[in-house]
Amino acid sequence: RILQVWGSAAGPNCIVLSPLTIPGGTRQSPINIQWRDSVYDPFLKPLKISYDPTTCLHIWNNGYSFLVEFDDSADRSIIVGGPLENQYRLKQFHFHWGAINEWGSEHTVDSKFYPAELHLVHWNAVVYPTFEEAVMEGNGLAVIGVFLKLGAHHEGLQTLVDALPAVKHKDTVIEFDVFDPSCLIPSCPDYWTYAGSLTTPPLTESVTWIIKKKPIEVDENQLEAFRMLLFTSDGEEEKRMVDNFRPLQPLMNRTVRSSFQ
Ligand SMILES: NS(=O)(=O)c1ccc(NC(=O)CN2C(=O)C=CC2=O)cc1
Ligand SMILES: [Zn+2]
Repeated sequence: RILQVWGSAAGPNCIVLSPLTIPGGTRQSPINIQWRDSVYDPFLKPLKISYDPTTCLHIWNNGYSFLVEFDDSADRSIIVGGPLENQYRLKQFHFHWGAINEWGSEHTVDSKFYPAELHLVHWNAVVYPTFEEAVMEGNGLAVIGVFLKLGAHHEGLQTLVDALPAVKHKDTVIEFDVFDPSCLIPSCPDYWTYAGSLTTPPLTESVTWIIKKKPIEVDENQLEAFRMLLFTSDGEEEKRMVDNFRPLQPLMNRTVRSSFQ
């Protein structure tokens, strides 16, 4: 519901300083990435991604988005390098999208929205004992953001799309036991990175964002499949799950670094 308010408030032409920015927040997400203001950092390493597809557990409609959750009880699906000082474990991935193709992403590039955005959520299990503790710490989380643009059919995404009707309603879950999310990440190594926050409650300022420069292409039917999900539980008046993105937040005293010139 909260996200619906955000989403409806955050039309394409209005930057809403959401009252839901945590008071005193200095590193809130999402933000607009102004390409020409980003600073090339030659010391940024390539991001190393190694996921074990058998760590995939299930797909869950949590009433905000649909999440694909992973077994993070060991270092089997991890990322390391890039701007990160430790390796981080994959916990879940999810998406944000619009009611129409004109908007839907959380981050924008030069004020351009994409129709959807993928977030792969990782936590610093080297330093923190649990995900819940990492969520509260400045270097606790690392989220890879990948933009989705309208284009060719995405084979890898389709296996996920085929399972969505089974999680149409809030609080429904379906077993999903083999999936390699690296098929959703562009091979181009270029990314932007900045210090930010979760974009849904608890909005904690614990995320190192790694936003891939290149989008992946998905087709109209695949975006429409996202839009047939519901915010509402079975038996409630149906509310389509669309516009589940947070309004842009002020950059404040932050620099966005790029891994490319
Ligand atoms: N949109 S985002 O910034 O990537 C964003 C990322 C993550 C969360 N929250 C969580 O992961 C909460 N959570 C737990 O604590 C355990 C499973 C789970 O989903 C909220 C927002
Ligand atoms: Zn997200």
